[in-house]
Amino acid sequence: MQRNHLYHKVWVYLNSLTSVEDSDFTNLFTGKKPNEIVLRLDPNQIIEDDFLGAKIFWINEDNNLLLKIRKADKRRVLRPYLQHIHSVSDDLEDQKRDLKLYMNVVDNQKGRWRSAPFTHPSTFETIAMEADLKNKVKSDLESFLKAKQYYHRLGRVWKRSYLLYGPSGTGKSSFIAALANFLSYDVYDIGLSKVSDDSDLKLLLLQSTAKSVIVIEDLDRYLSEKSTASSLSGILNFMDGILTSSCGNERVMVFTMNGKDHVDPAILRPGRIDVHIHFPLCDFTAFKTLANNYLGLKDHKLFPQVEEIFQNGSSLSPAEIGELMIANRNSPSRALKSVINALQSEGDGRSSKSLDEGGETSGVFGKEGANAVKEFKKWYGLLRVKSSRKSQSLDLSSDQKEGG
Ligand SMILES: Nc1ncnc2c1ncn2[C@@H]1O[C@H](COP(=O)(O)OP(=O)(O)OP(=O)(O)O)[C@@H](O)[C@H]1O
Ligand SMILES: [Mg+2]
Repeated sequence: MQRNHLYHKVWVYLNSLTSVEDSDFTNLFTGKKPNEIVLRLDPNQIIEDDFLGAKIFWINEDNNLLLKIRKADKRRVLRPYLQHIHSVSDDLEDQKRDLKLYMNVVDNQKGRWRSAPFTHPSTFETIAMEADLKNKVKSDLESFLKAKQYYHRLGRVWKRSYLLYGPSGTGKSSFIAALANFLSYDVYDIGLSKVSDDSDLKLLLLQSTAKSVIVIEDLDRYLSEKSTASSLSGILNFMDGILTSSCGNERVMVFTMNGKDHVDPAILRPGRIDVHIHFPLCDFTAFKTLANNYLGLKDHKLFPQVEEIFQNGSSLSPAEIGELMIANRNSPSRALKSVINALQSEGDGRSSKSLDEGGETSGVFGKEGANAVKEFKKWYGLLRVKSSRKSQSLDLSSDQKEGG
């Protein structure tokens, strides 16, 4: 009287095969996602599959699934084939499940985390980001997902960590949501102010599940505060993930900062942070993505004018430009004019590009323009600029060499 789990897995697996579409007849259903239509195996449909060079047939006889393999192949492929179905259907189920957003709470009667459904609509398509960089990020994530065996052999914790840095409103948080949606991972958002001490931080990691994105926002701000509950070494241990009980647990860690120049280099050491991604203020390319997303505009007669203004530097974030577009969404021309006005008035005296005091650190500020200059001046008096050691980790920011 029990449900046959293998049957369910085979069913999920078969319905995912492209050969389902080869049937002359099929059943169509709406899926869970909006506008999703799914094909379902038709009764008496024969499905062909290929595995390790063997031809395999499945016949759906009134919902009994009949498997046919040639005798000569059976010994060799049957077990690995079933194993293959097992893991493919597990992956498919993972992708389907509803994502959750976890936040840590002070009251820890029922564990350290509280969850809510994670429904943030952000995707890599909606993020305004240089196309090349976006593709690099995607393929980096894909290769991470495939690297399970590799990490196992090395005895390393299977994780990948990203540092997102850039001024406010440049899409860092939206990027995290896009990342989670891309991977179909849950999000654990760690509020460091609610962490009582280093061991509490360990506990948070232990109580998180695999296939999750673990997020610490504004790490630089937190580290610069003197009176904080968790120490630098606590955070470093956390980043290394040495406490994850099982190495098979894939995790992605994301840290955000406004700027990384005043952060202890130990934090940024390769292996702790694998990928650095710079989020610049809005440029013309990002503007076009936003115009397309928010206003449905692929082109407009005012675009050349906007482009020209951007060439003189911009000091508006994508968030600020996005807001102007949303406010004027009923009239694209008005929206563009308000963007032009804002860029022109913000540009006055703010787009200073020279930054002599910056020395070796100035490269980072190149594109960030005035905000960053302000930011830099704020910090300059307070902190000694540490000589930034050459970082060997992957730096995906496209503009490291500019500026100065
Ligand atoms: N690069 C971008 N592409 C698309 N939308 C963006 C981008 N940057 C900002 N936005 C829009 O602006 C809003 C604010 O962005 P977001 O919260 O991601 O910025 P942030 O970098 O996390 O800022 P903060 O440092 O203040 O937390 C979002 O609603 C998002 O839609
Ligand atoms: Mg944010």
